[in-house]
Amino acid sequence: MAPIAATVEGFVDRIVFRNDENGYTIFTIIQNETEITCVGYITFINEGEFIQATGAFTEHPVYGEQFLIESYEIKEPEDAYSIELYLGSGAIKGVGKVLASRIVKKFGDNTFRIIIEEPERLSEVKGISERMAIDIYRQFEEKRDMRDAMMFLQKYNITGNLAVKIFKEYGRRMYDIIRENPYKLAEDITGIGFKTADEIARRVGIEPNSEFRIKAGILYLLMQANTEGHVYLPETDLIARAKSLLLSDEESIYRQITDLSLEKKIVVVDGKEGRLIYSSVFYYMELNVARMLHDLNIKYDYDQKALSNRVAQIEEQTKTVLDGQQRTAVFEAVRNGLLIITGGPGTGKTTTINAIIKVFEAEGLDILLAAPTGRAAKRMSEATGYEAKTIHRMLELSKLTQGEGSSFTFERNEYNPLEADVIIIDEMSMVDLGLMHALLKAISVGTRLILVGDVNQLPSVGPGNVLKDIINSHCFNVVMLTKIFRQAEGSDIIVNAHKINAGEQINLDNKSMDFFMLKRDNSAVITAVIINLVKNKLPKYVDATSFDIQVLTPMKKGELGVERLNKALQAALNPPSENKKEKEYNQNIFREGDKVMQIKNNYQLAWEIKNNFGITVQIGTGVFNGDSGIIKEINFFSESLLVEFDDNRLVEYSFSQLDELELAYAVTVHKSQGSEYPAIVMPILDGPKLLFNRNILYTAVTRAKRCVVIVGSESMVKFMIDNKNEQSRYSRLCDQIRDMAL
Ligand SMILES: Nc1ncnc2c1ncn2[C@@H]1O[C@H](COP(=O)(O)OP(=O)(O)OP(=O)(O)O)[C@@H](O)[C@H]1O
Repeated sequence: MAPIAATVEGFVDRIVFRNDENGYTIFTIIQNETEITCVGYITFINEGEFIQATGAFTEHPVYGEQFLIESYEIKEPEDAYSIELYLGSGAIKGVGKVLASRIVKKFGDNTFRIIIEEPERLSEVKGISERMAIDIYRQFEEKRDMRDAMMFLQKYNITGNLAVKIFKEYGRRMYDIIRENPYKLAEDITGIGFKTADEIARRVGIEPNSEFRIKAGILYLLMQANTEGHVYLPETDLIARAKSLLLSDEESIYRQITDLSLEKKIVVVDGKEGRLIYSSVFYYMELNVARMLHDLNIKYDYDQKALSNRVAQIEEQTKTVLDGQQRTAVFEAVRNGLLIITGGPGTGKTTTINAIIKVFEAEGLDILLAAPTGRAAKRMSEATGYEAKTIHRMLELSKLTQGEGSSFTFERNEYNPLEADVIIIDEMSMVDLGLMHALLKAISVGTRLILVGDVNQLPSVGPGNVLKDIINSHCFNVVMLTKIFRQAEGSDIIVNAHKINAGEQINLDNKSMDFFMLKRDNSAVITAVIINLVKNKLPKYVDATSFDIQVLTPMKKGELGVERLNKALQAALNPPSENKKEKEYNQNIFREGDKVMQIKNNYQLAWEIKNNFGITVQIGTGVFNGDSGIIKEINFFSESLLVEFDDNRLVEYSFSQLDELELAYAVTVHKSQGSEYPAIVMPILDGPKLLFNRNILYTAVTRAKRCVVIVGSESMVKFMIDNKNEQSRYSRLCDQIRDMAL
């Protein structure tokens, strides 16, 4: 039977549950002395307030009868009883139940009028000082303002945390800002982008050709370019994008570019191929990275003989004789303030790092090791036997201050630099411009910095081409390790990786023990083969679970893109079951037991590690792009989903945060950077030529430790090896470094 529309009204007696992200609230009201449980999305509500709501009664299988709210109106409490309930609910800090009852006893039905009009009189109540009286008034006003703000913002479809953020940022100025220049929200508030602001502007009636709109659009496009990996945009490109986004004429766009540059929000520079436009932040980041790299690059005196002896001792100890290039790297590390070591898989980067650590350790120097991701840091720790942290953690990512959205700061910076003599960073290809800037700021001149990575891996997810640009500038010492040492008997992964990188074709005759090509020419068949490999064949072959085996694909869309493959693999590896709860979100199903991945850096997200008794033993914040885990539990009551990441870190996602998670049975090659898997399976059939290039294939193959299986077209694999076209990135770090050397 369909639920029947009804109306209820009464005082809010108890808030049972509230999700501040989206306003979803479960609470009880008292109507004619009966308790009614109400459920709905309410912008702002406190115990003691009076609500009138329309909706329908439904029967919840566990919680019984509930009133589902469709629309509502809240009134401030008016009579003495509800005022007391409200004041004593904890809504006003410092006022508990006892004090609330004393206040109401004294002022009765007039209580609210007194608080608003003569707050100093509150101090007539025992236990309330004048200061406290004013504080109560202030809190009371703030709550009222907040509610008005929430109601106002709801008209523009802005609710929950975002609305609170806006109110906290602007206070009562909010109304003017929204009416006059809602685009300011996109500048100041994380979580509001140009599109949302533009929609508000449309509703407020702001002209499509207004200067605010065009300026905001330009800044938005520059930010958008950053998310594509670019540090700046050529003016011609920016204008083309602006015309299509804003539907404005070229002249108006030019005018606003000039204006923005006068306001110092963007920087316009003359490049070889015309004018280049940066958002100011990125211009100075790039410039400062170049400057700081030069500053660090000082020379040190050293005793060649003593160092040779030391290296000989280390070789003796480790039973490894360094080859010429590795040896050079150790000597250069001692001689220079800045050194870059690059090489493909198995060329002895780790071996060299270990020797460098031993040399400096013998000198009694303090050494810090770090890598851009948790996984890479863990691997670095295991390979060196010394603690390696993520760069974020080494720089002491600090907690957010309230109201700053998802912005964050590092405790370690130019005012509080890292205390170390030597800092070694591994997996440098994954470090983007922003992180490099933060890192360099925290390193004082006199500390040696050693950057290690494989320059042929895909560039960082974030903007810039840092490692490649530094190397290409030819301004600093770079040691290239080219000799391959790890060439285990019968293993072709590393040999093939080097061949691919050099543009040489590889043997796909399946005589290998760990590199296979299964020729298929139809995407449905390829999908079926992949499922069979992941589910049945490979786990035994590489001694791992199906979940450890990673399907990598170049694309998100298409029949062999991440989205489709994930659905197929989910159905095969973690099918629906009565025992598994599932939650639909954006046309995807998240099911208990699913393999998932965090798809953006979230420095705020809290994690905890529990011991076997369920007691929390460690807590922290920060879950990063590319971290993958398993859904442990879905909880519909608290509207949340619990994911267990590597190292047993447990993270709770509210349903409204699910846009940060994706299924991860299959992931793009880009997202797999910095991770290693026992085996990878890669469909290669057809798709955008730009994505089928050497760099992608090389990165994919180097993710595998024990086995690579390619399923699809041999000619496409050949095409990839020949195709050197990469998606180019607009970055001028290389030029900036060179300019500074002049
Ligand atoms: N000079 C050397 N003599 C003998 N063996 C070496 C030498 N250098 C490295 N190796 C061996 O080669 C293998 C690969 O070395 P290492 O792990 O240092 O390379 P890597 O560049 O860090 O590799 P990857 O990037 O794949 O992790 C190791 O087994 C290591 O012991």
